Amino acid sequence: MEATIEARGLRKRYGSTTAVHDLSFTVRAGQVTGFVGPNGAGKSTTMRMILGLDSPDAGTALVGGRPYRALGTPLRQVGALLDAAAVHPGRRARDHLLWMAHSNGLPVRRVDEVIEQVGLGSAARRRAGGFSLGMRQRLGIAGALLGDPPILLFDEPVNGLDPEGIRWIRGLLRSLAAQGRAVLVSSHLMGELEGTADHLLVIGRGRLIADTSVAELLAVASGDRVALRTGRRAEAMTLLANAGATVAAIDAERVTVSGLPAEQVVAVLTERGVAFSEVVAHRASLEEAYMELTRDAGEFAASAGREA
Ligand SMILES: Nc1ncnc2c1ncn2[C@@H]1O[C@H](COP(=O)(O)OP(=O)(O)OP(=O)(O)O)[C@@H](O)[C@H]1O
Repeated sequence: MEATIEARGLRKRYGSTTAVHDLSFTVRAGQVTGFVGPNGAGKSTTMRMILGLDSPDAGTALVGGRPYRALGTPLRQVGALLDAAAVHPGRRARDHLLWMAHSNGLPVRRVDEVIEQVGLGSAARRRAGGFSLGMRQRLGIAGALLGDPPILLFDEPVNGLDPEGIRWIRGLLRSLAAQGRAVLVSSHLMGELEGTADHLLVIGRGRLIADTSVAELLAVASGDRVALRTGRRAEAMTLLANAGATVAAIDAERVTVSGLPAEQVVAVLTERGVAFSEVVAHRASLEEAYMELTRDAGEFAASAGREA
């Protein structure tokens, strides 16, 4: 089975609210794809439609080329963490996973393997009702991994977790993608996906705003901007402006240079013997890139403001 998720023209309305509007994208194998947008943007609705839990009003969602509901033993094909609180509080963690495994014809061995994988070994026989949020997330992830599926969906998996839990989930997502799986992970905070996502689907008010690789997005947002520190500021500014750069003084010693790569800034100054103590190429953070990306999307910005 090809490890992809494909959405084509997905649309969903709840009464007068359009939750998802004509959404098309492909989630590929071997990558972590971030699904980003403010609260209420339509991420969970989209994931529910992919998982056959909600029916689209129009369009199709395919996992491995087939609708979810057509999969015989879905846990072997698609694993998902949607709502970590969904486990019955009276059920013991291991029993919950045993029941899931049984319903999909999976061996008991897998239950013990995933319990160890998510670090719940010592809590396996405790009731889920007494679990912390982090433990419930781990239990939900154990369920997603149970069938060793090539396709995985995680809805806001780091929500409410402590730094150690966040680090663990990031490492897990990276390793699942490195094993060749297709991994779709949602977040309402772009920064949460820094260093984790390879590709981004940005959504606002149910519409797709961007479908881009993280590398491309960062390259565009970073631009040719260089921070320069020199004791001969005025001279440096004149030289760089003459070389075609746009220059702006920050203070007595610091200048921002745009439109000229760092190597050329260094070459121009060196050639004329102007000493400098610092030349740093600006690298945008994912959060900055996100702001830039959504600045022009008026509707998105309005939605982000309203929902924040
Ligand atoms: N079952 C439902 N009934 C009515 N409206 C719904 C339902 N589910 C979602 N909505 C609405 O659809 C829109 C999209 O919601 P959705 O939960 O998909 O967004 P989201 O991006 O996942 O947000 P969050 O980050 O808050 O989880 C919102 O306006 C929401 O209120």
